[in-house]
Amino acid sequence: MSPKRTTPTIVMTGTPGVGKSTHAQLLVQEASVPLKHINIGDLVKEKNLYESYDEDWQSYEVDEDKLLDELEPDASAGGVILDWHTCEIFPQRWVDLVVVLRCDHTRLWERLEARNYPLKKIQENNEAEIMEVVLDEARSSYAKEIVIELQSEGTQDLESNVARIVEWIKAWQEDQAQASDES
Ligand SMILES: Nc1ncnc2c1ncn2[C@@H]1O[C@H](COP(=O)(O)OP(=O)(O)O)[C@@H](O)[C@H]1O
Repeated sequence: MSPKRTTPTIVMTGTPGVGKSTHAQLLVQEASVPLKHINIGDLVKEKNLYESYDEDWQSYEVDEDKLLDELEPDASAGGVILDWHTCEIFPQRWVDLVVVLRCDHTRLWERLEARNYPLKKIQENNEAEIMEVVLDEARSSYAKEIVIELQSEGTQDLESNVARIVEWIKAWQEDQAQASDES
C-alpha cells in the first residue's frame, strides 16, 4: 500500500469472459470516488503495445515493457481499475486490491462461444478457469490480504460484488487518511 495514493489502484482480473469489464464499468458508476477503467486489451491495441498478433489464437503478444511504461503514471497515482486476464505483471507497489472474478465453466463456455472465439481458445480458457490459473497467479504475486475472489454468474453477483468493492474503497480511504494523520 502506498501512502501517496488517495484513491486505490484496483486490479480486476480473471479468465476472459468472467465479467471483468462489466464489473469495472458498474464500479466506475457506483464508486463514490472518480475511477478510470483501463481495459488493457483495448489499450494494447490502441497504443500498439504489442510485438505481434497471432491469427490462430486471435491474440496479441504484448510488449510488457511498453505496457508498464504506459500504465505507470496512472497506476502509481491511483484511482484506476486495471482490467486484464492476467495480473502478475503489475508491480506490487501499484496495487491496493486484486479482485479475481470466477465463473462456472459451462456458463463461461457459453459466454466465450458468444464471442466467436476459436474452439481451441474457448477450450484453453475454460480449462484455465477450472484449474484456477488466474487465482493462483494473484495469490502468488500479491499479499493474501489484498486478493479477493468473487463469483460472477449473474446480475445479483455483479451488483453485490460491486457494492462490496465500493465499501472496500471507503474503508481503504479511511485507513489511508488515518495513517497520514498519524505520520
Ligand atoms: N455477473 C454477471 N452477470 C450477468 N452477465 C455477466 C456477468 N459477468 C459477465 N457477464 C456477461 O458475460 C459476457 C462477458 O463479460 P465481460 O465483462 O466482457 O468479461 P471479461 O471482461 O472478463 O472478458 C458479457 O456478455 C457480460 O454481459
